[in-house]
Amino acid sequence: MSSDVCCFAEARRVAIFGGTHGNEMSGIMLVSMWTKNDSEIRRNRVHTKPFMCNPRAVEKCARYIDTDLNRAFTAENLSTPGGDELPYEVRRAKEINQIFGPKGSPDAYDVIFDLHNTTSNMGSTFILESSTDHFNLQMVHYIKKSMAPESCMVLLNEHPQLKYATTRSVAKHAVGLEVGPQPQGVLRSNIFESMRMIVKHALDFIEMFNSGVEFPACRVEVFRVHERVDYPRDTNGNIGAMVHPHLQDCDWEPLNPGDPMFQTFDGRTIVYEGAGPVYPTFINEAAYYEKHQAFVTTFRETLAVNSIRKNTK
Ligand SMILES: CC(=O)N[C@@H](CC(=O)O)C(=O)O
Ligand SMILES: [Zn+2]
Repeated sequence: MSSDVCCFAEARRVAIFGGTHGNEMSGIMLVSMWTKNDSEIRRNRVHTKPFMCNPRAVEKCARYIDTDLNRAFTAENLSTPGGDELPYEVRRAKEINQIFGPKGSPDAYDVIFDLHNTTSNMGSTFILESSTDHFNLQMVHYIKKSMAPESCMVLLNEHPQLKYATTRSVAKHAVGLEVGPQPQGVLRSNIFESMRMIVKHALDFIEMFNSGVEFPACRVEVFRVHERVDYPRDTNGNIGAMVHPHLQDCDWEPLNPGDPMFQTFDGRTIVYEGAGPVYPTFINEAAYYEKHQAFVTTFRETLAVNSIRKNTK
């Protein structure tokens, strides 16, 4: 029985990032729209800045120019002096860290929402990087309640090897928002509107928090990143099978030992051989072929979330 109350400073400085990947169109359109007219994202007690993270990749409608921006925010990259000889995204990471960070410092932005699209059938998903950030977990709880009966999942990536240095990680509270399915370079109105509505609820939550509302303890269901599963490959690295039709589009549904996982080009089935059920997601994400990932497995768990309110002094 924990009745801890977590106190946080008001979240005054909030950024909405789009175009971290230049071919994920919903966030790109929302950010360019809100840059021209911010009436929809304005709140009395929050200063919200829309920002296009990788404008050169957006122009080319490519994920990135030289290297994946959403892997570039390592301590090493952010501290190297270097200039023009660096990959474009490393230079851009340093700029973004100057504007919205520095990462890990008191000067960093309070909250960054980073808007992504996936080709997988994940629906609307928050990607969180910490199970102890009670501010983020309360925000997610509020948004899930506000959206019901529509659902929104939470992917928790705290995995020591599978965690990566994201653009949003410069903020005190990093929030990834992944909405799919949407092909790369394509806008789908339903996906665009889901993303837009989630951002609206998120800003409403921050406004309420800043105005002094206390949010009581609650529980949030999350899916914790467990393992990356690659496609079967030959010695040249070419894939030897496709995601099996029984697994395709079944993000968040249990995958049990013995269940079909891949289908070879000559029609053989490759089954899952893990020890027990897992929940796969990011199934057949286009951007992950190069990362050698057909899907990621997760375990479902429920987190106890402390009540939160703002610091009174
Ligand atoms: C499809 C895609 O780009 N997904 C994001 C997930 C995230 O933002 O953590 C990425 O791999 O960077
Ligand atoms: Zn992305």
